[in-house]
Amino acid sequence: MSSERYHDHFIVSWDQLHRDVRALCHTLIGRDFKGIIAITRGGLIPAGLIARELGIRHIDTVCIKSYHDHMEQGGLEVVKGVDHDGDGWLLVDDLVDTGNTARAVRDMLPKAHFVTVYAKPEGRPLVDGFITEVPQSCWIQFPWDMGIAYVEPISEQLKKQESDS
Ligand SMILES: O=P(O)(O)OC[C@H]1O[C@H](OP(=O)(O)OP(=O)(O)O)[C@H](O)[C@@H]1O
Ligand code: HPA
Ligand SMILES: [Mg+2]
Repeated sequence: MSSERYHDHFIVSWDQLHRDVRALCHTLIGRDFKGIIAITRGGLIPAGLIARELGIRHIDTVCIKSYHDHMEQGGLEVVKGVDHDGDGWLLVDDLVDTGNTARAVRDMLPKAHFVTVYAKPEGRPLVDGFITEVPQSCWIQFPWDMGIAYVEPISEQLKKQESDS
């Protein structure tokens, strides 16, 4: 892990993500949203799944970039905004961590209902809803950033360790 802030990984599989998004949708059902605004890029995946569950066809984006080098956050760069205050809209991101992204987007869309799938303690007060809280010291590893890889049997790993020492 490259950043000092993160000491552990919180691994999220596609199945787990799908279950968590569906659980989030249960908290949103019955509300009448004009549409969804996904915060790119991480918000696009939950936004698509939420749109399917809630029967929403209108999806817009706020395009923003903050983590320039994997776990290192740089200055926020808004690539595309929207021309309203978010009233009646559902704003979606994959997670809130330090809350820097959420603060910037909340300033742009103060009236939107803002949800994330995962929330860390520092960012949690900035969202109206989320499903799973993750410790601040954990880096959430999303399925789109991972691949399936071969893992050697433990006995073989031990043999290699013994021959190296
Ligand atoms: O609460 P914060 O500390 O601001 O971090 C949360 C934001 O960081 C990630 O986005 P990132 O800027 O890495 O871009 P991406 O969505 O394109 O991966 C994540 O998708 C959130 O939008
Ligand atoms: O824990 C995280 N995982 C993935 N992307 C992120 N962007 C900010 N924090 C995280
Ligand atoms: Mg993002």
